[in-house]
Amino acid sequence: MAKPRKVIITCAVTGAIHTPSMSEFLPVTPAEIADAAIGAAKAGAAVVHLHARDPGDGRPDQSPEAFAPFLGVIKQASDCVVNITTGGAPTMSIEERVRPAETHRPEIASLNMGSMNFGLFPMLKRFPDLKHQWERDYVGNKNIIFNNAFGQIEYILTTLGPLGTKFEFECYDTAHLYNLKHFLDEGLVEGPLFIQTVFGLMGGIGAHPDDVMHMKRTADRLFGDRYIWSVLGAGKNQLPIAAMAAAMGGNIRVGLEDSLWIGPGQFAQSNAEQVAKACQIIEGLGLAPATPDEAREMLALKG
Ligand SMILES: C[C@H](N)CC(=O)CC(=O)O
Ligand SMILES: [Zn+2]
Repeated sequence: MAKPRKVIITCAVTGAIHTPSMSEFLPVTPAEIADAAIGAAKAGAAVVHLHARDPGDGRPDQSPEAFAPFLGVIKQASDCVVNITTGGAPTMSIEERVRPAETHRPEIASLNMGSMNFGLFPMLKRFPDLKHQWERDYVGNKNIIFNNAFGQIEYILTTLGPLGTKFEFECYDTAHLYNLKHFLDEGLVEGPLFIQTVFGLMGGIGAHPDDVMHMKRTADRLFGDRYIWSVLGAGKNQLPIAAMAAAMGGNIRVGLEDSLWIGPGQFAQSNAEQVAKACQIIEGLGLAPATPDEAREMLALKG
């Protein structure tokens, strides 16, 4: 009997896009973030993608100290692969954004492959009564540009690369794939490239099946067999995009960073609930979730 293809599930447990008064299930404190990551790993996630927040009002916190409490607890309780954000919040400086990964030297760090308009304001329609002023200012800001210039990307590559950290290359549009190709040609990155194509985030490519096909075709042409493909769909697109990509040979990312939902108008009550749904989808296709060590092998991580 042929062995099922192994699918790497990444779970992004809290992020810096959603804010606490949008959903009571969004992890905020270090203990909540640790529990969410450990629960997601138990449910089948091989990789956990981590941001930190101020335990008081939940605003994004990119200080290395804010990550330390939950990193220790997660390492104690799980062998999952840890992926620390270098995106932080799009309003932060590049130096601030890189510091937690530089300090904690994770196996993986996210790396955003291009600058873009970053539209959170459409969420104001769904969440008109945000509690904190900072939430209203942040989500309502129509002038956010997520800065990832070539020099800034190079700064992150040359700061974290020598520490043995590998990257989750976040590509929100076709141009970002070409930017990654540039760094490959320059020898600043090496395969296997873990490419996370992002769909349906305002300012990036849409979430139509044509968009998924287009990004996959472009990545196949630019990188051939030198990359591992993964997808994330923002908001209501999360599970449909995951199902499409799993059927096309891809890996998937879920988690409350990218979507607060488990179904139409239904809040996910935990990250583990989204991971369990993702497992149902891939097992339904005759595939199986990769273990953390299988993911380490597929991604050639330092372990
Ligand atoms: C769409 C995702 N929020 C992309 C992300 O996870 C960015 C990062 O942390 O570097
Ligand atoms: Zn993130």
